[in-house]
Amino acid sequence: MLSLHAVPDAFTTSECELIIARISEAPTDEALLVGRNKDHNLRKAELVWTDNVVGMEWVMERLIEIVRRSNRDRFEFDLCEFAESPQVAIYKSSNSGHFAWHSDIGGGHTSGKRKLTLVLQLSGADTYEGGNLEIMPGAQILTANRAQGCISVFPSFTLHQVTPVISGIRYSMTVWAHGPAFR
Ligand SMILES: O=C(O)CCC(=O)C(=O)O
Ligand SMILES: [Fe+2]
Repeated sequence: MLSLHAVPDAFTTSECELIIARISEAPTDEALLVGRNKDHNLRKAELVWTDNVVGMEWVMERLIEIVRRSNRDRFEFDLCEFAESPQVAIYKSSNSGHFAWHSDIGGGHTSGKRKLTLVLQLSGADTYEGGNLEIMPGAQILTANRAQGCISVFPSFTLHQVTPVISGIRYSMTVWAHGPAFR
């Protein structure tokens, strides 16, 4: 079934820690998030677009290879580009960081072409509580593997949410693969 594809150990724990360290030096963009989405009931997180962070090219190369393999083995979608920068989200327990149920396919020119969503768990599973990525491909809710370095891949139209972080901080990286409309 086309639902949730897991790629364990896509990145090593030290690679994840390196990415977190780099991202932590970059300015976050909560203001823009607020501008784009004023509804804090929907999402509360800080964002860093990795295209704005130097030394992230190797991360993108790895992600592209994982999308290619996941799509070949599991989805066989018609994909043609990565039209948006990967983004790192920082969900903090201090403000109940979360992202309510949503689909990633938006109304915009680019977000409307999202076909596959990849989420990389950057934080160690034991470093935060709550903050589960849940996916609802049908009547049942699946919880994504929390292991550090694990990637979850699912069709961008699938409903998913991140439950509130109740202790610690959760870092995740999201990237979308784009293509022509489903038909
Ligand atoms: O942080 C996550 O696990 C998911 C993020 C997400 O759903 C998104 O960026 O659209
Ligand atoms: Fe999403």
